[in-house]
Amino acid sequence: MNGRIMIVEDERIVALDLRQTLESFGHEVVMVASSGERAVAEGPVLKPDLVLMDIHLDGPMDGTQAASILQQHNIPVLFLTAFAGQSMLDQAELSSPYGYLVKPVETRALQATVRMALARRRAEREIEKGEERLRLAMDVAGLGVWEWDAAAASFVGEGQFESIIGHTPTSLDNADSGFLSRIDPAYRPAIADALTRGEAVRTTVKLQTLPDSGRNGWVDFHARAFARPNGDLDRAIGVIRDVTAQREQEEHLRQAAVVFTSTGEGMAILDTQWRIISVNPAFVTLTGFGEQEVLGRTPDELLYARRHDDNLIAKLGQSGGDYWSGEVACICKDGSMLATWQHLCVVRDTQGQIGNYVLAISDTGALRRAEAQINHLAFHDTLTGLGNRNMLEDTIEKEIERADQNGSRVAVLFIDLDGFKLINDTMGHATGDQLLSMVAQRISRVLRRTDTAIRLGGDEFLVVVPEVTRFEDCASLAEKLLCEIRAAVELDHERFSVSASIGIAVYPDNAGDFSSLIQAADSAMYGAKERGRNRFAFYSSDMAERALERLHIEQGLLRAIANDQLMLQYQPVVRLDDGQLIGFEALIRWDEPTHGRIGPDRFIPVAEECGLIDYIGSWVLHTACTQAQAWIHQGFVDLRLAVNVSARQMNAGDFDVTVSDALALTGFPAAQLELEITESTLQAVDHSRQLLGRLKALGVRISIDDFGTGFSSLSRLKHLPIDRIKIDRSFVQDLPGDGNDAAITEAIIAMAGSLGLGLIAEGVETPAQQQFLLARGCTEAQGFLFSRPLDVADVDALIVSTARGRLS
Ligand SMILES: Nc1nc2c(ncn2[C@@H]2O[C@@H]3COP(=O)(O)O[C@H]4[C@@H](O)[C@H](n5cnc6c(=O)[nH]c(N)nc65)O[C@@H]4COP(=O)(O)O[C@H]3[C@H]2O)c(=O)[nH]1
Repeated sequence: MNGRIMIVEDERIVALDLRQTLESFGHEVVMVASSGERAVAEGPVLKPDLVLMDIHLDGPMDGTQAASILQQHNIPVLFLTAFAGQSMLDQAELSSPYGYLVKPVETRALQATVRMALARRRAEREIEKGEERLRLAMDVAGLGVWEWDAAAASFVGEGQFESIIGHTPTSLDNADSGFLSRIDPAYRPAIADALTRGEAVRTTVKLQTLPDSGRNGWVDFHARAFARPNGDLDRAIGVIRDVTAQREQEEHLRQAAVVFTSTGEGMAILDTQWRIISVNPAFVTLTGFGEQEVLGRTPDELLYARRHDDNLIAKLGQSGGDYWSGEVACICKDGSMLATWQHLCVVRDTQGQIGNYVLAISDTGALRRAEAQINHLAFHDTLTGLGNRNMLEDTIEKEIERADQNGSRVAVLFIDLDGFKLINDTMGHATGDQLLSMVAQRISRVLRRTDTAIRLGGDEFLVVVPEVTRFEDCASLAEKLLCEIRAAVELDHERFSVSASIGIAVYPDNAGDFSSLIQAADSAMYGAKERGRNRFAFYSSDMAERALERLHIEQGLLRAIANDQLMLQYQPVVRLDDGQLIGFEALIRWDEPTHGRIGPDRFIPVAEECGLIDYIGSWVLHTACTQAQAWIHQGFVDLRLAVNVSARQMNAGDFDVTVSDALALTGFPAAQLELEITESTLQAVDHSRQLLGRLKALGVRISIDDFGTGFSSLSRLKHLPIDRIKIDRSFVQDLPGDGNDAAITEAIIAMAGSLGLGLIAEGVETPAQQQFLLARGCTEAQGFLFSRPLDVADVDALIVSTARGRLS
């Protein structure tokens, strides 16, 4: 076989001769180079099959050096030399030459040697090509090949080995740089055992995470170890392939499979013809269809109410994409309806062709029910189940609209329970709630289907009555409601009777819109309360005026405080038998610049409602104590001072602190201060017993004002630290003529005696009243008979003139 040959020879004659000889053998001489430098420059470009290289060349690079470089390019070299010593031979050997010819070369020897060299070159080429094929195949397959030579203690990794493992190990073992150390410890023993036994290993292993790069992953691991005859390990060889991506995909598939089987959402996988090819257990549970019953059928045939717009294909088509979701009513196997939310999506293959459809169905029945419940809660009162404020507005707006259209009327009945707070405070909130529920039931019992009952909050209820034609109908409904509510009820083993006050307002007669209609009914309800409770009242314009007046008073009170318009009068308290002055009751007044003097009955309830009473109450205490202390200094040493206290003041929590501050700041003796607390206050204040205890601890006295008008039980009074009771003016005023009042007054006096309480009568206007009380054992009184409430200057004069003498 002929070859392409390069000649490297610095003697031109020899080079020419060689060329001619080689060409005569049919070889192609691709180049004649006269120096080593030229040879190494052109050799890699021309890629000759063989280089005939003279060892002794002109120039810095001799033939052995040039041969070493050419060898790195896989270009075989045949040395030609006239003479070479041992050291030159040693040097020449390093470049693994194909042969060595001594000049002058004999033609036949040259031909034979060149032929042999070319044959060897061809054989080597085949091997190189094979190796390259293998390398390419390994690259394509992502394989890494490794070999451990035990005798040479060398580890070789080829192909993708290093990129898979991250480095090339120096040994096979578990040592830090050993190959097995890169494998997760859980997998190592099995591999080591199999290799030791000489068995083939075919497994997938997890790699250890590399600390510096964080690289880990999974590899297919195929290997086998070979032993020497004496049983020692000779070498091990193996192949690895990175399967991390497949492994992760498998992991995802496994997870997806778990989701598919365990999710509460029903799922069906459909083929391109929309036929079901697989369903999950939730699908079976939700629809009642078994898997075998549904396979091969379409969801449209099975599940839907066969309405055109339930058709899945149509829905997906309308979505204009690969995804649709929406609400669909399904029919289960047993014929029951199932409210569902469905997701339908297209699964495409890598070419973008539709492979499957996935249909996911979730039961929205619970959601629907929750939604209905939320709606119910939004429009209903949770305690009573009646409508709430939202429903009120909604209903009235609708009814007003209807009334406008057909010229009818809408009535609103505003119901407020009388004395509910008292029951709530004394019996506890749970009992109060029970009472409210019961009242709600009773209200509902009386109403027509078209009426609406609302609880506004607290003890306030409202009834909306549409299509009212006669006012009398509203009156009789109110009467029925009053009667129904008033019926005795047993709660916590006690019988109660709670009355109500009802205000009635009518659209469009009394108001032109929703809020003024409610306001009008509210004012009417106040009117009913003012007239003595347990009754109803129609709205009238003077009620609105009174409501307006309340508002004016509230605003005016703020000014009164700022401009010092509040002042105190003092009504003398006397001994009944001889008219001896004992002390005074402080009574507040408001000197309003334009309307004149305003009495406490008009503004104290407003001050209580709007919270100003706390400020006003403590102002009264300070002012009265300061004034009374001045009278003590004037000589009225044992004067008694009575100050009124309202329920709200006592509810503030730190009322005893307010009192002790007033005493400390004014120096007024605690034992001479008497706090007048009304009977109903005592019952409305949650912690009255503890508070009274703390007040008593300060040394002050407590008297019960308006006694006989409230609901006090004697046993309760007995356990409270009370010093005195005050017979209410309403019992005194008709004495001695009214037998009833006389009996009550006698009973109160007897009771005070038996409980060891002090006693005082108020509102004594006539000597007959004085005599009656005196005869029954009441020793103290106040009233116009002795003196009206006086200004400070008048009291000053009185103290001087009477020198603590008689007033009557
Ligand atoms: N017809 C008649 N009336 C008599 C007679 N003697 C006294 N009065 C009036 O009866 C009321 C007695 O006070 P009250 O029962 O504590 O009733 C008081 C008290 O509950 C409350 N009040 C007065 N001052 C204060 C105060 O500083 N704080 C608080 N919280 N309430 C006060 O206002 C209520 C009304 O006070 P006033 O209008 O001053 O009315 C006073 C007094 O002027 C009489 O012989 N005949």
